[in-house]
Amino acid sequence: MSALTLYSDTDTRTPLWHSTHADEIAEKLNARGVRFERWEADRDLGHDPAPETVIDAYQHAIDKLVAEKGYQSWDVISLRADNPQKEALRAKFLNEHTHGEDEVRFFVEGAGLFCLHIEDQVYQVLCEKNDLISVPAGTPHWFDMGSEPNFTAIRIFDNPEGWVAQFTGSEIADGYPRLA
Ligand SMILES: CSCCC(=O)/C(O)=C/O
Ligand SMILES: [Fe+2]
Ligand code: NI
Repeated sequence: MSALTLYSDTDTRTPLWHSTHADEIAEKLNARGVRFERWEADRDLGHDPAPETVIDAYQHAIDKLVAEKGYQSWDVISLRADNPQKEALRAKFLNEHTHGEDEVRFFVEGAGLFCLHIEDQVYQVLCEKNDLISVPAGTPHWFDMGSEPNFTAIRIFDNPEGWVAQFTGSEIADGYPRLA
């Protein structure tokens, strides 16, 4: 179940707020300029669908977002527990970083934990199937795919180069809960 848990950025142990209700999650995130939506699929894609199948199924929703926001490219990322690079990839995304563009991700299946460091709070968003999140450009954040990654997500970019990150050098992520 999708969830949002808020923490202070100086207390890694005491949740300040928690909800598993999509409308409450969206409201809390929207107040910070973070987009959160649920997109319903119009067909069953099965397990581990091919990238073309995923894009085909969501092209209408992608086109709408692209028309609204002017995004330029998209791809599909899929990570499974048998990926030989899973530890390196997990470690990379677990370092707090920013992007010069919005980070737009739609979870087709599986789950991932986005952690947004906004002013003096940390917003931990457990994204699951059908969740769209858009983290505004410049927002410090990290992402945990867990020790046994299992997700397929559409990534939508507003630069043609795709994924570019600036690491903040902060170790803040080390103290907060991770994906179970
Ligand atoms: C869910 S896509 C992989 C994570 C990613 O691209 C990123 O920038 C996390 O912060
Ligand atoms: Fe990121
Ligand atoms: Ni309830």
